[in-house]
Amino acid sequence: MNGPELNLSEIGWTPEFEQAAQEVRLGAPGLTLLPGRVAGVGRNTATLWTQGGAQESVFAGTLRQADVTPVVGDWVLAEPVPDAPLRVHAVLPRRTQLARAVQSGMQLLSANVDVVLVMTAPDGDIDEARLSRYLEAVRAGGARAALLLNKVDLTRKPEAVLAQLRALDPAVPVLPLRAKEGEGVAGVRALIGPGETAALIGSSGMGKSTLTNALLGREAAQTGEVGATREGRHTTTARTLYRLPGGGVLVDNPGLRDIEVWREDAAAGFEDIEALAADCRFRKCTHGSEPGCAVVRAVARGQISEERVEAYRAAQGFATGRPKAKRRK
Ligand SMILES: Nc1nc2c(ncn2[C@@H]2O[C@H](COP(=O)(O)OP(=O)(O)OP(=O)(O)O)[C@@H](O)[C@H]2O)c(=O)[nH]1
Ligand SMILES: [Zn+2]
Repeated sequence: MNGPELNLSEIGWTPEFEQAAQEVRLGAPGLTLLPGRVAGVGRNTATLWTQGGAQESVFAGTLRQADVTPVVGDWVLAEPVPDAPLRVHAVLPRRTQLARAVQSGMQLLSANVDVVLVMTAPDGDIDEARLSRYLEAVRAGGARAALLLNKVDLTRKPEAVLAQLRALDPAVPVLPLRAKEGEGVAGVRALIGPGETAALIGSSGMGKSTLTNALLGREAAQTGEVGATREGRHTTTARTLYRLPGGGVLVDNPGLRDIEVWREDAAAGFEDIEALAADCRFRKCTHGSEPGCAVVRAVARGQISEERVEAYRAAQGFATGRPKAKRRK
């Protein structure tokens, strides 16, 4: 299905991508290669947003051999084929990436996201360790982060919760929000610059679909009513890019909604804890219940916060002290 003509700069195309595209074209004389943004991926296929609208594509054999699989948000170069889907020949270098840990290593979830909106709500415990992991993952992938405190109507002391969130990382903006009433949505919109791409992550039931609808000004994402269990339900299944009114893009990828940290160097950002760990009695100390743990000692002395140690332990893949039941299935 072809949509209306698209202005590529409104969906994230930049002079840097244009330059990268020119270089690829120089190496492929005789081929007509058009830019497209990956809006959804299947097995060796993708839906692309191109100048001519949404178009289906298949991956060229050379791309499959090159071991680069396009992901949502990628910019690719594709060759028009008469009466057939476009043929994708190249993935342009990614500016940013969001990934999650899987058994075999890492799984790339989306590319070229500029700002990641990390959503939480006060109708339950604020899971600082989890939020820290999200912020770490965003930073590691090269995107900016912002923290959204949704459902501020559910707490009597929003200021205290906002301060708690600000303390996680002073460099990350923190915004109060009532997505259901549309309050604070303009502030969120202002975090997404012209032609920029935003992604929304957070545990189930925080209000991501509600905010998505508010940002898009229509019922684009299904909202699920949360039952008395407060657990929320998974209501979104399709991975999608949405165009924001006025320019810009929103990525709503179910796998992205609740990412686990994947980082090349799981110790990055925790140098202080690593330094302390040198004094642990056991070289392979996990800073849990081992005797002679210098990290636990530092927490007891108030030198570092327990939350940061939990975030570090989670990033290292150590079993964390938090009950597993708290995590969404
Ligand atoms: N009190 C209050 N409830 C809200 C607010 N925003 C959203 N909700 C409610 O929170 C519930 C969950 O909202 P969703 O938008 O479906 O949450 P989600 O994060 O998309 O959840 P998943 O699809 O499971 O990932 C719904 O019942 C919403 O009506 C708010 O500002 N205040
Ligand atoms: Zn230790």
